Amino acid sequence: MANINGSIADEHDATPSEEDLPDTKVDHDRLRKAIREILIAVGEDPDREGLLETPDRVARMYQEMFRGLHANPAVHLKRVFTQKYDEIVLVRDISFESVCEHHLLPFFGRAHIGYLPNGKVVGLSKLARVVEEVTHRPQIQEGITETLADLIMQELEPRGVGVVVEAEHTCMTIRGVRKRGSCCITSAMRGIFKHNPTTRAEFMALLGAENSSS
Ligand SMILES: Nc1nc2c(ncn2[C@@H]2O[C@H](COP(=O)(O)OP(=O)(O)OP(=O)(O)O)[C@@H](O)[C@H]2O)c(=O)[nH]1
Ligand SMILES: [Zn+2]
Repeated sequence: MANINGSIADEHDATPSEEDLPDTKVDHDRLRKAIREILIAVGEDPDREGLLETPDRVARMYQEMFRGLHANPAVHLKRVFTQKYDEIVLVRDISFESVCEHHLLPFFGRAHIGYLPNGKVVGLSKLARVVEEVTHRPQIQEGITETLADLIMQELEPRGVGVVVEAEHTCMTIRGVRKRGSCCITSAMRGIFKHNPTTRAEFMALLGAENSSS
C-alpha cells in the first residue's frame, strides 16, 4: 500500500480569500456566530485581539473544506473518449483531505481508482476532480470509497471499478485513543472487480507493484 506519510501540507495552496472560494450555500454569518459561541463556551474571550478575526477565518475554512457539499462530481465524468482499450486503467495516489462527520476533524490520505473500460475512457485528471469534490464533505471514509465506485460505474459504465482509500484520521491520532501513524484502508469493488477474483487480484497487484517501487 502507498505510504500516506507524504506531507499533505506541502501540497496545499495558500488559504484562499473569501472571493476566491466557490459560491456555495454555506451560511457565512451563521458560521461566524457559531464559532464565536464556541469560543465563549470553552471559556475564551472572543474579543481579545488574537481571536478577533478567528470566527471569520474559521467560517472561510469551513466554506473551503465543505465546498463539495454543493457540487455535482458527476459532471466531470460526462466528457468521455471512445477508445478500444480493454485493460485496467489505474490512477493511484490521488491525495485528498476530508472531514469526519463524527468529530469534524480532518482525515487525509490517498485514493486509488482503477476501472476496466467498456469502450469509454475519461480524462485522467477528471478522476482526481471527482475525488476533490466527493471528499470535501463531512462524512466517513467508507462513504467516500463507495461514492467514488458508484459514480464511476454509473457514468462510465465500465466492466468494473476498484477503489482503495487509505487515510490517517486525526480524530484517532490527536485525540481519543491517540494512535499516531495508524492508517485506515477501505475498498469498494464493482462489476468484474467484485465477481472475478483474477481481475481483482490484478488490480491489487498493480497497486502493490507500483507502491513497492515508490
Ligand atoms: N468507520 C469509521 N469510523 C470512523 C471514521 N472516522 C471516525 N470514525 C470513528 O467514529 C467513532 C465514533 O465513536 P463514538 O464512540 O461515537 O465517539 P467517541 O466517544 O468520540 O469515540 P473515540 O474516538 O473512541 O473517543 C470512533 O470510533 C472514530 O474512530 C470513518 O471514516 N469510518
Ligand atoms: Zn472522527
